Amino acid sequence: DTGSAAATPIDPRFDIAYVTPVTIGTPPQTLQLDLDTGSSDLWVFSSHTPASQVRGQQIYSPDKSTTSKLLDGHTWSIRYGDGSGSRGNVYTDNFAIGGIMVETQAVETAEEVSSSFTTEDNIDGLVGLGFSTLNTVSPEGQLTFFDNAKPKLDAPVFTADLKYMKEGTYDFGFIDESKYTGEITYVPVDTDPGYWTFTSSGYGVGSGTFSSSPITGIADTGTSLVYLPTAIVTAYYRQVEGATNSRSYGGYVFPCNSTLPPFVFGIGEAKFTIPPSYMSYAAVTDGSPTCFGGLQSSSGIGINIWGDVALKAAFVVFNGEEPPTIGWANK
Ligand SMILES: O=C(NNC1=NCCC1)c1ccc(Br)cc1
Repeated sequence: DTGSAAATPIDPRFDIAYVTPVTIGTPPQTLQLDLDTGSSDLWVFSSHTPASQVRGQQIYSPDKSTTSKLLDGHTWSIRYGDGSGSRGNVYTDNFAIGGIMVETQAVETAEEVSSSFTTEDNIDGLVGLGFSTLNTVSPEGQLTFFDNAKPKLDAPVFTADLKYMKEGTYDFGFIDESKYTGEITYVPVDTDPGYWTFTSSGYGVGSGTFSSSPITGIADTGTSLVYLPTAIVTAYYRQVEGATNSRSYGGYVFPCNSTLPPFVFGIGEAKFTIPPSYMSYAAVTDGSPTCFGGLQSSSGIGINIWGDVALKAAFVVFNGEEPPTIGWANK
């Protein structure tokens, strides 16, 4: 099998996250989910989610599906890197993305979601595409959609073609050569503890010299920004007039009319350029002259994160062969 599905930015003003239509159950219930390579739980707003915590999201009702089965005695609870979280119980049901159907996918129904999920009314849940070792279901961990679908796929891969303020695509089971230019550069992945962890070969700011130094981090479609070591981040914002690391805004901000340099990162011998437009992420509040940077420091996280701001500058192959690798191509 092969399949494709849209990755649509949830906000027309800035790419805070991307959602993809999925179908669950019989008859099919369609929800818009955030495909997240930085986690490995598939959870949805559901008929079990308190009405006070649901604000316009589509919900999955297992009782309305003739193919749903309660996974008796199983629960889940997850906390994301941005402090958001959710918890609940577990069903298995038919689940499809882009025509790729998995008959007994573990679908985690939310009994509680944190406030940031309630307020994000365009996200009906998440599809974890990290490694199944990260799955939080207890007492038996469950497999991700990708692990369940892999044996059916023509090739054990999925690709991300995320775009700046535009609809992109996730493809499953094949590599669409029309989506990239030049060659795909593959690098090793460390699957411990369960993220798509790889090592970039270095960075450059604007037209400045390229610094060849290993930067190990995770490819995370569920995180909006890029989080790198402080030394790299200060080198970047030194080139931005009026930039400052704001305690009140929680990161580097600058005047929205500042001229930003591009940010270059290396994958093996290949170079990828994040254009200035991606590096100016958003006004700190609607209409403010102060903008929040797409590149922030990872010093508070303990791991570097190549989030959407970097991923949308490339065509990325998540290769699930043994051993897994990750491929990057320009587009
Ligand atoms: O939570 C993480 N990625 N996904 C999502 N963020 C927000 C909702 C979904 C995440 C994963 C690893 C590290 Br290190 C930091 C953050």
